[in-house]
Amino acid sequence: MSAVEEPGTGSVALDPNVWPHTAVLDQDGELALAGIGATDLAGRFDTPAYILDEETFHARARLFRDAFSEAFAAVGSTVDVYYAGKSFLSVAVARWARADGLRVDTCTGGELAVALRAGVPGAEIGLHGNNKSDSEIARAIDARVGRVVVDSHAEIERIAQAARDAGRTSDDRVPVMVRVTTGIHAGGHEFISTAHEDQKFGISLTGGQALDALQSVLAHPELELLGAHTHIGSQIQDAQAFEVNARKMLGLREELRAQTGFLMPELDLGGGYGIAYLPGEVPIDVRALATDLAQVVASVCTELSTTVPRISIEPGRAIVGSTTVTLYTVGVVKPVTLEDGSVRTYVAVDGGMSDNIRPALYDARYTARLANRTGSAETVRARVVGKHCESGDIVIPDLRLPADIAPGDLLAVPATGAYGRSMASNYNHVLRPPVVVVDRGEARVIVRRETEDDLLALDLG
Ligand SMILES: Cc1ncc(COP(=O)(O)O)c(C=O)c1O
Ligand SMILES: N[C@@H](CCCC[NH3+])C(=O)O
Repeated sequence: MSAVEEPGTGSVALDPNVWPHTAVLDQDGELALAGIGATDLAGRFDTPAYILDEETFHARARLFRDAFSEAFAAVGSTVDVYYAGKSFLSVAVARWARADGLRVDTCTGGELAVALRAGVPGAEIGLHGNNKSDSEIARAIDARVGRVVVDSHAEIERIAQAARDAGRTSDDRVPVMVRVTTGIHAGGHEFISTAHEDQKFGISLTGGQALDALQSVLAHPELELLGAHTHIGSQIQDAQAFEVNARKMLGLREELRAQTGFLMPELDLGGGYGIAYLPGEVPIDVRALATDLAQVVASVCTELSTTVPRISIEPGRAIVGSTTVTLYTVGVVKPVTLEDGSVRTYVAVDGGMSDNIRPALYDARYTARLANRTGSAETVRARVVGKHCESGDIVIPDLRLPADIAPGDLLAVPATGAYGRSMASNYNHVLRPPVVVVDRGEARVIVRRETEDDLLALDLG
């Protein structure tokens, strides 16, 4: 793991691609985040806990805002960055996103409720969903969200009907976008690729289906067509996939113009920007990506003799992923002799697949380090496992840990900010961990730990 000595402090900074920006190891090898030691955090908030570094969140959010705004300003356009709430949403985080100049992308009534509770104006919220309920559509219209993203042909009439039911007319239209699948297959895992043909999201470019949907929206007087939306997948490291996708979307925009005379003012190019999970991995370069994408969009528009559209993007993971470290306490440490005679040390922590389902679901890989002290120089081949009644409950299948790791030690797993708490479950009636924000020496809980009373409150006997 790359680490850099901080001049004059005796502490060592950890790889900022993987760890929060404020993460350091002090002289005793203890991990500190925003100036607060791991032992202190565990003592005050118990474990497991998601420790979220606020400074890193703001830095990442502003990086997207600035990089994309500057790159597209240079080609005469503007960009709205929607923070993808599915990656992790709470009232505090929605407020930060807004304070950083971002809007909020939601994909269920629940996410919409959190954004609204945070005071995000409806106009700054988008609603997605491949199977929106009538009440989700009605609520979004009632909240006057800035866009409802149509995901299927059938939905167009449903949204139009809901608009009419809400008294919306051609003078007061409901803004919509149409989600298009461009056939591009990208992403860190099959389950998180979203724009190839054989999956559930969006309306295909092939056979003119997307074009039909756009025309159908135009034919509904109570709907305002803002533009087309596309999201090709998640944890994408290949910047070119975004460029190929943008070309296809610009082609669609031109086709619609040629057929109807309507030039879509906006294209939403989605999220999916990859991050680093392991030491040595390099996240997608946001500034380079934005600049290259803006150049591609501008040059295609020149080829087509058309104006550059307004752009929106929806990053989630790339903003919140590296903000958070999951802090666990080590319980059972069990050396197991394998068939070939070698030994693997199973290190069980007090959480597992209920707080991080990604290893089990996507084979996602994480790193970890001892967080309360310097371990022995000698290391062992280890596997970090959880406490669930499931042998696939593995946090990290294979890593080296200090040979003297012992019950009571703290283990820190970085880059758990995206799709960690947001995909957490109560499997085995385990209580979902809190989200503790650290910032300039202060710590506060923004999502509290679940209690047994919370669990039992749902159980009506
Ligand atoms: C429509 C849409 N937008 C944005 C995102 C956010 O993706 P990511 O967290 O990879 O940036 C997703 C999830 O993949 C999505 O489905
Ligand atoms: N939940 C996925 C990514 C999001 C997919 C959303 N379309 C992950 O943990 O990587």
